[in-house]
Amino acid sequence: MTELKSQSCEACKADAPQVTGDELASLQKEVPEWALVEKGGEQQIERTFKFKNFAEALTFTNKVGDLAEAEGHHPALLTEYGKTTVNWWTHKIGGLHRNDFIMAARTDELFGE
Ligand SMILES: C[C@H](O)[C@H](O)[C@H]1CNC2=NC(N)=NC(=O)C2=N1
Repeated sequence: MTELKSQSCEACKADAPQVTGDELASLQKEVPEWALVEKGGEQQIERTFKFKNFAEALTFTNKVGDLAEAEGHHPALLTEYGKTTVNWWTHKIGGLHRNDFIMAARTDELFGE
């Protein structure tokens, strides 16, 4: 099994199943820093990255934005002084898809992990 961070998003259809059960647990283990949250009734994964100041947080935010544009899969991004919070989920299916875990792993790599 190749590592999540070396994978790219697959095309996701509106009728694609959400990740649940054993698959969800297994994917979560590959991105242990990410919390499983629910917003607006939809499951997401969330991580807050810490920085020295706002400028560094904004630079990271833009790197994640570039990654999202390259993959055609987009997060919610909250940029504040000294931190950026990233939420991944798949709007089309109203929950979590394997793509979101790939993007979380790719986000960790941008942070230098
Ligand atoms: C048309 C466009 O490719 C789609 O709307 C993409 C855009 N980015 C996306 N990002 C996320 N997170 N979920 C989606 O379902 C999604 N769909």
